[in-house]
Amino acid sequence: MDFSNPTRQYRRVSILGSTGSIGTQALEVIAAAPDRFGVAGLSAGGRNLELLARQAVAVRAPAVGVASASESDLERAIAQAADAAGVRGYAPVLFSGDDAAAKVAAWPDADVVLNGITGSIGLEPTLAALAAGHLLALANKESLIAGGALVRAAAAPGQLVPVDSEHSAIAQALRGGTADEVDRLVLTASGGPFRGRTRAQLQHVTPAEAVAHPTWDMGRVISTNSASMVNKALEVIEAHLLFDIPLERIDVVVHPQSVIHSMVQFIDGSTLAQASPPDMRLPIALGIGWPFRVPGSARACDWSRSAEWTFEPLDEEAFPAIALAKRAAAEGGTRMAVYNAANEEAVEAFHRGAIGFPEIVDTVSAVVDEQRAREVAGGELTLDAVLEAERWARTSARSRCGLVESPAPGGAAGPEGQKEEL
Ligand SMILES: NC(=O)C1=CN([C@@H]2O[C@H](COP(=O)(O)OP(=O)(O)OC[C@H]3O[C@@H](n4cnc5c(N)ncnc54)[C@H](OP(=O)(O)O)[C@@H]3O)[C@@H](O)[C@H]2O)C=CC1
Ligand SMILES: CC(=O)[C@@H](O)[C@H](O)COP(=O)(O)O
Ligand SMILES: [Mn+2]
Repeated sequence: MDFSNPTRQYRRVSILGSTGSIGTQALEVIAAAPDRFGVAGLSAGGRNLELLARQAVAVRAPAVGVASASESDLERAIAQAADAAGVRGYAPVLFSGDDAAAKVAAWPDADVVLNGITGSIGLEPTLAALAAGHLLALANKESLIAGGALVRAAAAPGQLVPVDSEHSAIAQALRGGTADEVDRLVLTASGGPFRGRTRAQLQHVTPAEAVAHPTWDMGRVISTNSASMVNKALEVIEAHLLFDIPLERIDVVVHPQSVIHSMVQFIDGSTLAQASPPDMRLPIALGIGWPFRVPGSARACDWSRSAEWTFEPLDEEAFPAIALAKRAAAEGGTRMAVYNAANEEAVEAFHRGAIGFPEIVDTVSAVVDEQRAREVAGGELTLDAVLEAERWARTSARSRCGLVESPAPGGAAGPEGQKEEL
């Protein structure tokens, strides 16, 4: 595909993380627009092999990958699903193991790769999709955060398209002015389930409360990150990396309705905002179809009904994650890879009952401080440096949280039950 001059051609899409919230919605988008999209490949972690198999059979995906199941288990699951659906003669190319997602990402018969994996385990698939010359519709923000300059350097101009709702909103609003006319980016945050609480009130919240997001239905890790504001912290850095706007010109405002998905403020005082009811099918469709809109991909705002959109400042004392990330990102190198990896482990520890909710960000802060004290953030950012820094950060975070055995390669995104507590 010519990224600087794309055409509205039919696109074959490989979906990484097809069994998750983003992945299943992407399959809905594709099914609803058969004139625009087809499926080239599917990949998932393996926690729900039957669902992956049913998806593959339903769309006759030419390539299917799974991380934590064997090729023969995947083959068997697909045969059973095909049998149940009365489908004959479907025999996709199969991949299994740690590099299965990267292999599906590099599958040549695709135009677009949608990375909907959770966690920085998505970094190598992100790099594989870029190296293969596919358009990359990126929901997996952690790969950009951890990979930073590495991912940016691997992407040709126009090759990396945001799917995250805030960044999709900004990409749309940026069409309203030239780069030198942009003054500030303003990211909206719903405030999550704990909006308005003090740090003391956060001490005894439960995992079930943390994932009960007020406006979005998402996976466990991103829902927890929304509650701690780590999601918004990652998104500020994501915006900086995607749009090349200095961190000090990126703001966050709490907007509990999640209808304004973010804004661009221009130098003449004009602000362009993108508004739509909270529904990821819109940014997913626009991401894989970029820059062309997909008619009817989501419901529009209903202007015949009364509605209220409110905005309030963030309580940075109760939610220090954003200030912490801005400082870490400004220091560069592997600092944000460490921030993210420590968070993935701390989120897992919180869900296992090993730490309280405020200790998630406390752990991230302590691990980042420890790395800073060891003065190892700078230097050239290579994939090996990122992976090594992540390994170190995961071990440090796990030990601080009282979880001691070596971290799974997927960190918090690894299969349930893979890690044991002391
Ligand atoms: N959900 C949303 O609305 C939004 C999500 N995002 C981002 O999108 C990403 C996905 O989020 P979400 O869909 O909510 O998460 P989910 O937890 O719902 O889904 C994660 C997916 O990743 C798969 N997966 C895990 N490990 C691997 C692996 N090693 N190789 C391949 N696939 C793997 C899982 O497979 P399985 O479970 O079958 O093992 C699952 O399909 C995250 O980065 C998130 O921050 C961004 C904006 C909005
Ligand atoms: C849908 C999406 O893009 C999420 O990242 C969402 O923004 C999370 O909501 P918060 O604003 O609560 O983090
Ligand atoms: Mn978002």
